[in-house]
Amino acid sequence: MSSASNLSLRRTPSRRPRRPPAVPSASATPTTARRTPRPADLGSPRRRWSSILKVTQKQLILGAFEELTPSFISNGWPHQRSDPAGFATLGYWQALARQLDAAGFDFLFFADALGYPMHEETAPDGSSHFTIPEVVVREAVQFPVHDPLTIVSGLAATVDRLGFVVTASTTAEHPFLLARRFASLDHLTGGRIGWNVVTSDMQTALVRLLGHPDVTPHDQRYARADEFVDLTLKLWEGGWSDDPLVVDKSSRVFTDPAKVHRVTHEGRYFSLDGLFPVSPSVQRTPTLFQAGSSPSGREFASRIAECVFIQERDPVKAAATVRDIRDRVERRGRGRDSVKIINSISVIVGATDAEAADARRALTAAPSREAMAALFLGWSGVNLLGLDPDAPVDSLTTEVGQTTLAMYQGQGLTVGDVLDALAETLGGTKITGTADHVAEAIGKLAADTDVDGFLIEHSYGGLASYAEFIDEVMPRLRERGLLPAEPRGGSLRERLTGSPTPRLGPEHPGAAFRPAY
Ligand SMILES: Cc1cc2nc3c(=O)[nH]c(=O)nc-3n(C[C@H](O)[C@H](O)[C@H](O)COP(=O)(O)O)c2cc1C
Repeated sequence: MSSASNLSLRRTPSRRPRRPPAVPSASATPTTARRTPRPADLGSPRRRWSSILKVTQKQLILGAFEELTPSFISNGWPHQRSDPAGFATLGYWQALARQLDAAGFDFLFFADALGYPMHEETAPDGSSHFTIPEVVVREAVQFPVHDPLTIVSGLAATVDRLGFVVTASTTAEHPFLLARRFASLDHLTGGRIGWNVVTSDMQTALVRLLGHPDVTPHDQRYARADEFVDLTLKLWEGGWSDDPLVVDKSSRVFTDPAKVHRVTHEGRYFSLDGLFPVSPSVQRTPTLFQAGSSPSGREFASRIAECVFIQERDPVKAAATVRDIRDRVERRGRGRDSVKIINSISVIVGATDAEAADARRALTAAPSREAMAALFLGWSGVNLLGLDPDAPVDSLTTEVGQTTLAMYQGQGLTVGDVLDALAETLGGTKITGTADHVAEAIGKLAADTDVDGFLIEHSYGGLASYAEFIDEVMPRLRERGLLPAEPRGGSLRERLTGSPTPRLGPEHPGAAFRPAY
């Protein structure tokens, strides 16, 4: 690694990971990943029992799963309680951020769709072309959808604890530009930003919108993702030494040139040669999330992810996925539990189980069959409406979202069966019932699957859709020791991974790119 003063080439990354000095965290709230019970907690027998549990079981990570679109996952905006109007306004998201922050959520996650569902149609003359199903525009199937990164600093200014995780695609973006934006946001959020690394669904639209010659094959997208993330890590971790800013007016030295290092990269997909222009931020590398559970996706995650999102509605399959990801992480020489796995769940709470079941039925009835088919098309690349309803789903393959398709395979289902079930099944585990039932089910799911936390899926949308979970379920989770008594603070990395500093741990491949001096 060379400094900006001589700009000579850096040949090999340093293999000497160094522990960085602790950087003051953005929030005044100390990290409370594992709290010791206070004497005042040990009052009633119920309290005492939950205090004992606190010591022995995981305290769950909690995120909210949203997108800058009127309706998402459930396509439930026609639901009578939904509030889809505010999605384009800063005020709506600020109110949601305040609600989640006060409730003790760890982060607000914004998914992103760069494209939209498209399918191939054959014209009478035999030629084929790609079409956007009209229902996508008419019924708001992740359309309109706005850029999530634009909103983060506006939210960070509203709440000083909540973290923000944003999806960005390694298939569509460029590493240098992405690294610059996330590093800038790490500054503006005081170390509360995370990047959900995806290779993206909706691949056909990406081709149309970005001028790619063709859909990049699935596994090649992950090869590009590997190189993409390595290059961003070089920039974040290797671009600057610690304490580079001098800011001395009398000597006119703002930055010590010896502490800014030229980064070079010559790879299969990207080349780069120059300085990284963003000064070191609290975390440097944003907390790295990954989503996409195909075999290549898991292999990719095992190398670079600190947190992994899964979306599995069957607890047995979820447990197998978690085990498999941890096995892969261990084979990489990383701690088996060092990667935090977060499952996506859809929660409906009612005063009685029957009331909750009615609410679930209303949510399932909200979208049209056509809209759900379009949502599935976007996520998986498979146009179910264009197939024989009696065709077996097991015979289908896709170059787009393999995880979504695989959720319906191996069960002897036909295309028609899947279409009938989409509104009820698309997304993660469904939990429906009274607050007691939901809290118990969440605890059992965590124990049975060994996940580290949950993403609460967007349901019908609007602030009211989180109210029962926050008011009724979260206190019960706290009583059971499943949530910390006080919300976690500190940088996003410290609070989610238990890291002693906001910086990447020495066992992460990114640490190898740090300057040797
Ligand atoms: C919780 C969760 C969130 C996701 N968010 C996004 C997203 O915002 N944008 C996107 O294109 N794909 C998203 N995905 C989908 C995967 O990243 C997608 O399946 C992947 O890009 C294709 O890889 P796969 O074949 O390994 O599944 C998400 C998946 C999960 C489980």
